[in-house]
This record gives sequence, C-alpha cells and structure tokens, in this order.
Amino acid sequence: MMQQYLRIKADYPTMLVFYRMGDFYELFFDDAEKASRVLGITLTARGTQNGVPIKMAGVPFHSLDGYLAKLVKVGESCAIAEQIGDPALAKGPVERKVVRVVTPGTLTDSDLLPEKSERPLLAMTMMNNRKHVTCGLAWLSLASGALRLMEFSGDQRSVNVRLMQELERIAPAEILRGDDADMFDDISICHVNNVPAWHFDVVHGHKALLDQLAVATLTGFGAEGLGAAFGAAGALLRYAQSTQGRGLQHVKSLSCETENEYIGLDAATRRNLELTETIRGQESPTLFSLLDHCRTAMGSRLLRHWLHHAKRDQSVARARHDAIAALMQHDTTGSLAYHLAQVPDIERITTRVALLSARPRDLSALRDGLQQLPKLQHAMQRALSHDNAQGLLAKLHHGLNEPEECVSLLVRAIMPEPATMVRDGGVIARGYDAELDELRGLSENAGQFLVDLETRERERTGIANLRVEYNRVHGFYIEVTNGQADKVPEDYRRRQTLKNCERYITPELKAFEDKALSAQDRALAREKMLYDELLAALAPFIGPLQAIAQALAQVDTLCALAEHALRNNWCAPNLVAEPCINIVEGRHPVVENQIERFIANDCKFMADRRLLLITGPNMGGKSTFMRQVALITLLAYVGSYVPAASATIGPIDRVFTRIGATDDLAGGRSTFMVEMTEAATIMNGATEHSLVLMDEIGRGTSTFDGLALAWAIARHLIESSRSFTLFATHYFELTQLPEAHPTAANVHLSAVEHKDSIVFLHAVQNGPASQSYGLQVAQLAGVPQPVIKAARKHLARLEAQALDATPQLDLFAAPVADANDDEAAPVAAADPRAKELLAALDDIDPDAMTPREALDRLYQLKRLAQA
Ligand SMILES: Nc1ncnc2c1ncn2[C@@H]1O[C@H](COP(=O)(O)OP(=O)(O)OP(=O)(O)O)[C@@H](O)[C@H]1O
Repeated sequence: MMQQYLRIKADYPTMLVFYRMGDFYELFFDDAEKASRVLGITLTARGTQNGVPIKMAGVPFHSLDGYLAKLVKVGESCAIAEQIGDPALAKGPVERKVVRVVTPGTLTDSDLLPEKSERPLLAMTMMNNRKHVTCGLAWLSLASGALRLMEFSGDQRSVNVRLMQELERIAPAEILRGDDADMFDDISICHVNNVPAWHFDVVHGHKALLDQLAVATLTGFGAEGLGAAFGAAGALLRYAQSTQGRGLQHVKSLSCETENEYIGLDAATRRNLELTETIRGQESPTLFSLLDHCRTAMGSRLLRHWLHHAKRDQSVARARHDAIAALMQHDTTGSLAYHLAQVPDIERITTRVALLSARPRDLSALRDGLQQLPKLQHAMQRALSHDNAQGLLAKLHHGLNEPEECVSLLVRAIMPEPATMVRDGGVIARGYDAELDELRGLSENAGQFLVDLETRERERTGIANLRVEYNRVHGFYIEVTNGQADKVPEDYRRRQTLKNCERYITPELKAFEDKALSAQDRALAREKMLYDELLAALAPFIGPLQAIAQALAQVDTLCALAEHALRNNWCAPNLVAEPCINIVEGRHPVVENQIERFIANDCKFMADRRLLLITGPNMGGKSTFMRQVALITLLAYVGSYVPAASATIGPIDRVFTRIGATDDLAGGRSTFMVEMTEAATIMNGATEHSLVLMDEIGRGTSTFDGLALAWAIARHLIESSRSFTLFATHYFELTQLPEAHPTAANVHLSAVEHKDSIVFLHAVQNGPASQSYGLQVAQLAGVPQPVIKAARKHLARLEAQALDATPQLDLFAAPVADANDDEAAPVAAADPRAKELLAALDDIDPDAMTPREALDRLYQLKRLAQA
C-alpha cells in the first residue's frame, strides 16, 4: 500500500495528497505534518520506513470539503486519491487514482467558493527583445468559464509597474509562471506556482486556444497580433484541464482586454477609495457593500467587477444610465427583485454541469430558476416602453428567453425535490424511465406485501403482537416477544436474539428479501446511469445557459443600482466630450449614509481651472470631499447614478490617489517612502485627462523638505501633467500658488470658533482658509489641558517669529532656534529688539523704585517693544 501511495505522491510532489482508506482520507509524511498544523488534526504514526515511523494524519471522508476549504484558503493545493477498484476482487491494495485536484485558482465546488467574488487562475509570462519587454497575461475564472487575455510592453520598469496594477485589478487566487522566470519573485498577493517554462510556448498556446474554442482563427475575438498572451493561455489551459481531469467544455469564448479600455486605477487608488474593501481590509462599509442590493450572487459578482472595471468608452456607461432611468421611472425594481430572489446561481451550476459535477439539487434549482425567466420578462415589460430603454434593456429582455427544450428536459427528468446525492436514489422523476419505475415499484410494493404477511402470520400462529420489520443490518425479520416463543411454527429460523424478543426469518420472507433488495440495488444503479446521461444531454445547453446567466446578472445589477438611486435621491450623470468635471451638490456615497446631516458640496474643473488647493481645519472634511469627487466620477463611468444634484463629466483616463500615510513594513518601505513612491507613480502616469487626489503630500518628512516637495509636486501637476487635481494641504504657503498659476484655485473647508471650541461647517468655499484650528481639534480629541496650554504658548511664540521673518515665502531660511526651550533667552538671541528689552529689564530693581518710577519704566518698556 505504501508503494502505491508513493507512486501517486510522486505525480503530485507539491500538493497534499489525500489517500482514501475506508471511511478516511489519510495523509502521510510531510503532508501529514503540514495538514495537522494547518487543520489542527492529530498527527499519529503508522508503520515505519527505514526504521523511522511514518507520520500520518487523517480526516473522515464526509467532512473532506470543510478541510479542503481551509487548506485552499491558505494557498495549499490538494490531490484526492480515491479507491477505484473493487475491494472484493483486488489482489493486494485496491486500485487508487487521483480523481480530483483542488487548487486555489481552479475551484468549482459551491462549498469552496466565495459566493460574491471570483477566484481567477492567472498565467503570466514575459518576453524580452533587447530592452523591450512584453508581458502576456491570461486568466480564467473556472467557475464561470470566462477567459481573458492581455498584453502590454515597454521597458522593464514600466512593465513591472503595470503588471502590479493589473494583478491588483484582476486579483487572481493563484498565479502560474514559468520555472525559468525570476522576475516575479516579489509577488505576494497570492499563491504562485511554477510550471515548466515550455508550457508557455506561443505556437502551442495559439493552437490550444483554437482547439478549446473550436474555431479556425482567433480574429473574431480581437486577438490578432498577440504573442506572449497566447503562451500564457497555453499554460493556463493545460493546468486547468489537468486539475479537472477532463476538458473544459464551458470555456467557449475569449475576450481580449486592450491597454486603454478601462479607467486606470492603481493599487493604492483601489484601496484608498475603498471600492470593495476598506483600508483596514474589511468588507464594509465600502462602495460595494453599499450598492450591493443584488438578489443573486451573479449580480453581486458583476457589480464587484463593474466597480473595478469602469470603461473609458462613455457609450457603455450611458446605456446603463438609460436602463436605470427606465427601471426607476416605471418602478419595476420591486417585482424584478422579487423574481430575481428565486433565481439560483445559474452561472456556477452551468459550470458544474459542464464539468459533470452538478448535484441533483443543482439541477432542480436550475429548473426552478429558469422557470422564473418569463416572469422576469413580464416584469421588465413596462420599463421597455420607456424611450431610452431601446438599447440595453431590450437586449437583456431578449437574453432572458426561456430555453424551453432544456427546461422541459429538466422538468421531466428530475424529481420536484430530489435527494442530495444520486447514490441515495430519489432523484430521477417518475415517468422518465419505464425500467426505473418498474424496479422502484418492486421495492416500494414491499410495504403492502409486508402488511399482508404480518396479518397472515398472526392468524397462522395466533401470536397477536407478532411484527414483520426491516433494518439495514439484519434485513427483514419477524419479531416475537419471549412470552409467545412457544407458539412459533417449525419453519421459522432464528435470525437474532434480543433481551425481550426473538427475531425469525421464513423461506417466504427470505425469497422476498432477495428480490426486493436486488430491485433496490438495480434501481439505484439505473438512476446513477440515467443521471450521468442527463448531464451529458445538457451539454448542448451550456452556451445558452451561460448567456442567460450573464443577462440575469446585468438585470440584477442594474436593478440594484436603480433601487439605490431611488432610495438615496441620486441623479443621472451627464458624460460629455469636452474636458470638465462639474458636480453640483455632490455627496460622499458611503459617508452620507453614516451621518445624519451630510453637507453637499460643488466641485468644478474645466480647461482653465485644473488644480484646487484645499485648505481647512483637520476634521473639516477635506478627505471626504476629495474622495467624493473621485467616487462620483468613477460611479458615473461604471454606469451608475451618482450622489449629486447634477454631474457633468468629460473624458477620464485614470484616477490617482495619494491619501493617508500607511507604513508598508512588510514590504520594507517607510511611511515617507510609500508616500513618495505613490507620488512618483502619479507624476509619471497622470495626463490631462486624469483625476488626481493628493492629500497632505509631504507631511511625512521635516516641515521644510515637505513643503518644498509639496510645492514642486503641485507645480509639476499644474504645468506638466495638467491633470484635474484636488490638492489638500496644511502648508498655507501653497495657497499663494494661484497667484502665479491661473489654472490653480484656492478653496477651503470652513469652521467657526465657538468659545474655546470649534464647529465644522463642512462646506467648501472659495479662497484659502484663514487658520488651521489644529489645537482646537487636539482639544476635541481629549489631549490633556496642560499640553494644549503649553502648545498655545509655543504657537504664539512661533507666530511672533514668523511675523518677523521675511513675509515672502522663504523655504530655506534658518529653522527656528531651539524650539523645545520654554525660556525667553533663545528668542532673544534671534531678535535684537528682545535683547534690548531684556537688558532694560535687567536694569530694573523693583525694590528700589517708587510706584511712580515703576509706572514710568513700564511705559518705557512698552515703547521699546513697539519700536
Ligand atoms: N460634507 C460633510 N458633511 C457632513 N459631515 C462631514 C462632511 N465631510 C466630512 N464630514 C465629517 O467630518 C469627518 C472628518 O472628515 P475628513 O476626514 O474628510 O476631514 P479632513 O479635513 O480630511 O481631516 P484631516 O485633515 O485630519 O485628515 C468625517 O468623518 C465626517 O464624519
């Protein structure tokens, strides 16, 4: 047996091999140790190898999926070796074979997959031509069958940056790369697998794609001219097929993403805008958690995809705006939502049908879900009459046509409420197969036979409490209590003795038992065969079912967006050709739901107003305002309505953000390093169609370095990038920028002082802020009074000094003398007037003065100070 195990293990050296032994799956050697550590199962030993005990750990067969889920979550891959031979016939160990391989990127089991997100498998390769590098990506969501390719090139550095951005966007669960590649060593976002480099052969990859899609050319998919991406696709398909142990008949189409198809969002921006994950890595509150009113998991997954993939092409978003308008106007969302809630995850069920792993309840749910389609079409009818809806909604309406042949097959074949597993029987409907019905009849009629037999035997023996019964272990028997045992006839054979009774069998009952049990076995075998045939018969419907799933997902997502827009009074954005962003009374979509009274703010960018310098107190709402502008812009391009009174937005190619300072200690970068890396990305990538958010750049270093950098960065953005930029800062010196640069303007968030405290108005107003209220905010935050007092004193001194310094901005003036010293002396060193004052004070002997002299001296000191 161990030899057999080692043979299997040799084929799957990097995976955990689960080896079926009776009711358990066992792991051995290092696999056992790792599994026991990750899963918390007991590590034991069995036998020895070369005198060393063989480590072993096992899990019961019925709880395998739960354990697999845990392992996959931590990035482990597993191979499941089942017994495939018949133990009764086997000489030596039963034959075993790996029937299933589970890896993080190739999951299709509903128990192992997250419902609302995809877990794509991605293959990547880089081809070098002198200094020119081309990166090819291919990725596949096995659970939906969506296969995508992409290629980009440039010098090594720019390709690396781009690659990281794409990986953040695609968020693969598992990455494949050639075992010769050393350039992707620093990828830490998911599990990376090395496969032989020759798997990435371009010619072979091209052929693999043609075979997979059953076409003669890839031109129709827009894939002409690709190279490296074909190589990646070849490696990807080979790996995916090997894990499933069969072809991938649901992977039927291909889409090629072009470089500039989507509004570019780099990794930091996706995080900062909290699209689908908060900055702390939680699921809510995010834009996705806010908008996800979807009734199906397909809709939720599509919404998540849309949020990360806003297309630059305005017509895509416009068609969605029109569809939402139609759904809102005719108040169709309620009835649509009701019917959508009855629809199962048709996309993933279809995949399991294609992989022949669909369970009976998948098929009954598919049947019931498909029967909702006419009702959904009916519910959409009214919205269709809306003028704007001729486009997208009409297409989707058509896409929901019921596949009658498929539904009628499922209705005929599957019981209304089938059993969970085919092996338990009770799955195939009555009337579908005459032979099955007959076999079932035989075992089901047993009930009547047994009742009759019981009556007859009671009469024959005169035992009134005699019972005929059945259990799984002993089969059929006649039970007689001990007191009546003397009445038992000759032909009763004892089967079992219990404390109070005896159990017997008769020749007649034995003959019946043989017939009934064999009929049951045959019925189960027949059902299994019919079920397999049914899955095969469903194969032609895979394409149409995938199309229906896509239409359903879109209807669901649009319906969710319409519902949110209705409930929160959002408006339809207007996407235009001239460069501008004009938001009137905009709100932050997430924050407006969290606080009672959100103050709406306008934001206006146009050709001659490109950079807004935002000043204002801490807590004044600067970050919220900047984020809301980015989110409204993005939402408009996603195709959603937006939280504003009106929004007119021109072409946008990328959104960049530099918000908040976080350490990347794991990545070995300090706060300031992260800040500057992000700023560098922005200045290298932003164009005049980009929207840039810069929040307090430069605060991670010394005041003067920071101020100098912030100044230079702002100037670069104004003069070179010419992007639409929101630039929040606490450096008041920067508010002078608009004087020299007319495309920059000052705005500020206002606050008013009330006694010693401060009230934030959260309203964006023109012009720079007058003060920063840092101490008041610190007081609000509970900083102890003595500290506030000391700070206030120190601030007064610093301000006095600043007044004396050159009024013009002088970045490289000498820094303040010892700022920690509480005494006046160091100040005197810097100021000749103070020196004079101090000298005059020194001259005074208060004890030797009359009150009159003292008063005179006081006036003299005052004059000195004012001189
Ligand atoms: N427009 C608004 N209407 C009502 N409340 C708001 C508004 N904007 C912000 N707030 C509230 O003020 C809080 C602080 O906002 P925000 O973080 O944007 O301030 P900030 O100016 O960026 O502060 P800091 O300079 O300290 O980063 C938010 O948590 C929110 O509750």
